[in-house]
Amino acid sequence: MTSEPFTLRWGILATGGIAKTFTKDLLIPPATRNAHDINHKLVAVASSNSVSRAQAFLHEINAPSTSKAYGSYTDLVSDPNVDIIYVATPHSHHYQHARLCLEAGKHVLCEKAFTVNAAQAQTLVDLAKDKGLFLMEAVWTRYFPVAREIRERVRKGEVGDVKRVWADLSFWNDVEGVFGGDEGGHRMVNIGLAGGALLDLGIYSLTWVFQILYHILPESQRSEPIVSSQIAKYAGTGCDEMTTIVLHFPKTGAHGVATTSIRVPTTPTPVIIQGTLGTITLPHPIYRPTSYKIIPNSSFESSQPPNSSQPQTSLEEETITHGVEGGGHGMFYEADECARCIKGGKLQSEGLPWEESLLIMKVMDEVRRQGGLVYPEELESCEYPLNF
Ligand SMILES: NC(=O)C1=CN([C@@H]2O[C@H](COP(=O)(O)OP(=O)(O)OC[C@H]3O[C@@H](n4cnc5c(N)ncnc54)[C@H](OP(=O)(O)O)[C@@H]3O)[C@@H](O)[C@H]2O)C=CC1
Ligand SMILES: O=C1OC[C@@H](O)[C@H](O)[C@H]1O
Repeated sequence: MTSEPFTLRWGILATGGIAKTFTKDLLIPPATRNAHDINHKLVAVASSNSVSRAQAFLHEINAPSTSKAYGSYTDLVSDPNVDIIYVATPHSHHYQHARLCLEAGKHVLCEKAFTVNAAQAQTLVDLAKDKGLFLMEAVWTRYFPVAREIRERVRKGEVGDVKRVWADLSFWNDVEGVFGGDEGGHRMVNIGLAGGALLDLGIYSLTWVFQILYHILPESQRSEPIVSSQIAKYAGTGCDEMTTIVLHFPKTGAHGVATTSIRVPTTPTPVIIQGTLGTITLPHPIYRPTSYKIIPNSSFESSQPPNSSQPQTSLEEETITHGVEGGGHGMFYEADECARCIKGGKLQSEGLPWEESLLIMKVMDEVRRQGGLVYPEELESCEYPLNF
């Protein structure tokens, strides 16, 4: 006997670029990606101050006629037909907006970076726990079939012990032209919106390092990394335009190198996972992974003399591709995860547990401390509510 799929009823908080991409994906029937246990319903979208912007949003994505448009976030969180809210405002506002939703008794999927700092993230987690609500940082990358498969293969030891992970996400931009120059209008370099490469892009580099050097390890092997980092600031606004982080994981001795920039392009091989038996590489874009390559280490030059003994492996070089199913962007994978967790009564996702989001936020706090990057006081505050 097959049971009816569980339907999760969504509210969308914000009408910007990623809100549109995510909501379009939400409207793609889950069966097109072979998901038959869950369904998504778009109940409503809210703009912060303009009902017509919310209406235009619904029109543009061809939403069902039953979807409502609200001209305030407070109206959205008061809708009794909404189960979960996707928070898609700039980083600066995640804490205030996610908290608004949790206080109103809604489950939350909150865009990355989770919050501006770890203290804010901890406050949200404590609140979700107290209220018995689901809360997840929307690091969609982790829910792609390619990411799941790499984690599984590394966990099984196919590439041996992983000693080092390199990960880069950068964009080559005419920063002044694209992002608004000294005025720093675009959220990417706007200090008032907690802009900068680290929170926007570096989170993905850290995601790859953490998935492999932390997430998949048994708990006894996991350790908080020691952080060494450098930040180069964008002269126009003081946000970071390039950040380089070296992480040392004391229990395993493994190293992660996470880099990000908005001045130079992503490195040609942006993720390299180096095990004692094999190497895994991913192409750009690492936030939306659809293929990877696995290479036995015997393919690389060794410093050992010929005929000396090398670790034995049956690995063969292969390139694996898992395109995004159903014609979407791939944001539906994280939405499906939310539905499955809520259906199963879970408050957090195993793909990105609270504890790991908090640790990554803590690492980013330390990187900002080392580089002297401080956001305006109201953005760093845990006070609620604050209007800015
Ligand atoms: N997962 C991914 O691939 C991506 C994730 N992101 C993340 O999503 C978030 C939003 O990014 P993106 O959609 O590109 O940003 P946009 O600037 O396109 O949209 C942000 C939206 O937030 C709302 N908003 C509320 N308060 C403010 C404010 N004070 N200033 C500006 N906007 C405000 C606005 O909608 P309104 O007021 O109408 O509600 C606005 O349209 C960021 O945290 C970013 O890191 C971004 C791109 C890709
Ligand atoms: O999350 C993101 O991923 C894709 C990038 O283009 C975008 O700037 C960033 O916010």
